[in-house]
Amino acid sequence: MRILVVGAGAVGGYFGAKLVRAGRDVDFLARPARAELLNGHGLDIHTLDGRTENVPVRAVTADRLTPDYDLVIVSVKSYGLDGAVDDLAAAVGPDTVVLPFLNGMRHLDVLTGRFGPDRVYGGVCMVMTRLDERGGIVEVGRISELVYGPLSDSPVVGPDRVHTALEGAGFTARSAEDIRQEMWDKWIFLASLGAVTCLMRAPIGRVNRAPGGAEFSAGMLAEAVAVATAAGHPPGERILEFANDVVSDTERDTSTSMYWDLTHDNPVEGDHIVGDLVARGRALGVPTPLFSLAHTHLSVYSAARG
Ligand SMILES: NC(=O)C1=CN([C@@H]2O[C@H](COP(=O)(O)OP(=O)(O)OC[C@H]3O[C@@H](n4cnc5c(N)ncnc54)[C@H](OP(=O)(O)O)[C@@H]3O)[C@@H](O)[C@H]2O)C=CC1
Ligand SMILES: CC(C)(CO)C(=O)C(=O)O
Repeated sequence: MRILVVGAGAVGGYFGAKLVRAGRDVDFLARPARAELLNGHGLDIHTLDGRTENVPVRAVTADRLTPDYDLVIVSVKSYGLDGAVDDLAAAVGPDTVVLPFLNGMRHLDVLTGRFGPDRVYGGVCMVMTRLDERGGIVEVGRISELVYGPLSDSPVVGPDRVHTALEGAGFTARSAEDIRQEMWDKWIFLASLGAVTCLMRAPIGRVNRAPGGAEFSAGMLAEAVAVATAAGHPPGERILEFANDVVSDTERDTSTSMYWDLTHDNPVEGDHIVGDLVARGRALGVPTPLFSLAHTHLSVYSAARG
């Protein structure tokens, strides 16, 4: 199976490098500066236990793409999605599966609108990685899991083939029965954790130790659960328990990639991860005052960056 990874950043670089090391046939779609670095130097992966692994990789630019990839993994930030979709379109043939691992949900509409529902899978990515200033990937947490599944009943390629392409590559790879539900499940905890930590500019433990912090975090999660439930995707008990544990934690310095970006003066995915939840809540008649506040905060930050 020929695999194209679109976006050799913290997520795409990390999982793409693992696939390369497992002997899969992988190209990375990169913009010219990144492509030059990747082809010349490879990808440096700095592991949690302090090792650096250099993985030789093959990068291509958009003008070199041909429509003969079996699987296109999309791992750009939401604000880069439209440009990435235009760039990757030349790689998509009649039997190509497009599999995104962005947080949130709205990117599914963009991708199915462009490539059709039978070609697009849904995906959930659980990992904690960051891009460093030299383009290396830094692992900052132990989890590494990809979950995926078709969005339509008649996908151009069945889930078994996609699973074969991704399994056994040094991370947990799981084919989901109902990928939309799994995406919502991740979204509610990720959006809550992201909104709380970004609004308070502190990791979750510090927020929850402050007066009123735990009530604030619980209120945020309750809003996300209410929107998911009204949208027809109520979280199951196991997910609720997990989300509660993460969002009510008082000990750990847990945060999200969006908090990392906010505190490192990078662009943030405020509209995609937080604003979209507010918009869906509004459309469904579910009030989300805490999420609205977080969205306004992220929007002010984004406007100030220009
Ligand atoms: N990091 C994490 O721990 C996690 C992130 N996520 C989600 O995964 C998604 C990706 O995040 P992350 O990997 O952190 O983001 P990064 O910013 O680290 O990586 C995105 C990469 O996409 C590249 N890119 C953007 N546009 C294009 C294009 N048109 N063609 C080729 N490459 C392009 C950028 O390259 P360039 O250098 O050219 O800008 C960059 O290398 C987000 O939705 C995020 O929320 C989910 C779970 C965990
Ligand atoms: C919460 C986490 C780390 C889970 O993968 C995540 O998705 C993010 O930080 O963006």
